[in-house]
Amino acid sequence: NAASDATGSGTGVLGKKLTFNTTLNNGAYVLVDQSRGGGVETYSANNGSSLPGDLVSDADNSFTDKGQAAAVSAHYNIEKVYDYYKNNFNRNSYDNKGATLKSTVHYGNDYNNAFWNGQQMVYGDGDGRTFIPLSGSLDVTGHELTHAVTEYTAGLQYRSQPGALNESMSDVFGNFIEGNHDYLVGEDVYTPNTPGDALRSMSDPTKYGQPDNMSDYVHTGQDNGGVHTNSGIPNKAAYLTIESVGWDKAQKIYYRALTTYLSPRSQFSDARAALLQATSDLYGQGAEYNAVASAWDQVGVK
Ligand SMILES: O=C(NO)[C@]12CC[C@H](CC1)C2
Ligand SMILES: [Ca+2]
Ligand SMILES: [Zn+2]
Repeated sequence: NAASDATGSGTGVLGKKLTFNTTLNNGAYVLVDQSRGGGVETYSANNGSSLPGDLVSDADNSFTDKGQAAAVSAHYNIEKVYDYYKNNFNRNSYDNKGATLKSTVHYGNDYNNAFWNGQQMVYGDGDGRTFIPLSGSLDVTGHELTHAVTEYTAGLQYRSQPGALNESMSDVFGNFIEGNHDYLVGEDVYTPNTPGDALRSMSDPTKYGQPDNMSDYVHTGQDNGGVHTNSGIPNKAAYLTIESVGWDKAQKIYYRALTTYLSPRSQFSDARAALLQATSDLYGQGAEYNAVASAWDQVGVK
């Protein structure tokens, strides 16, 4: 990887001063970090919807304009997400072959969402009430990039139980990447006028309207068969597992299950089996194994 020319700095969505790698290109500094895999590149759609839009640039490598904050956060956070997968699992980007990590911010108008479109990450600005610019959250950026990791590994289909597992894996790794053990999703960018709330809770999914037991699985045609609702069930199992076996072992168990045992049509019961197999591979069939079995028993999945 070519070393990036420069170290830029700027102000992120949450007002923090951040530093990150940039590249001097034709007399301006662009948000291109050439030091990580095939590069981290951050673009702006300028509130339109054509992708990827324009590389975000600055004349003096100091990205302090308000309009640059979403890009600063996306660039900085994706560097961290790249480092998480490389440092913990020696995974070189989502394809493990150094794919370039492209993000576009300022997508659409008042867009209260973010997504992986199969080629890149895309972040809305939010409407300022439900969300502020979504790239400001490390667990959200980790969530989005994990959709790409899942696509290149388990390939969990984005509907019904496989889709809820897909969503859960993104919440689980978003949580691991953020590392603050809050088990909350999106709290940093959700409802700026309501402190302490979140989009989802993994420790208590019911707090935000998700089921935490198979007995309450929601059968619906909405949202690809309720993938953002029924993810509460595997999320609760993950919370129970992490609390029992500890953060580090849980990360290894989840990564091995995602990349080795899960497949496109895996159901919740297959996820239980995959996690048990991964645990057995790594730690045998003792306390950790029993903890995983108990977690899935508690959410009603055999
Ligand atoms: O769950 C999600 N996508 O599948 C969300 C929705 C709002 C946050 C950004 C993207 C999480
Ligand atoms: Ca969080
Ligand atoms: Zn998602």
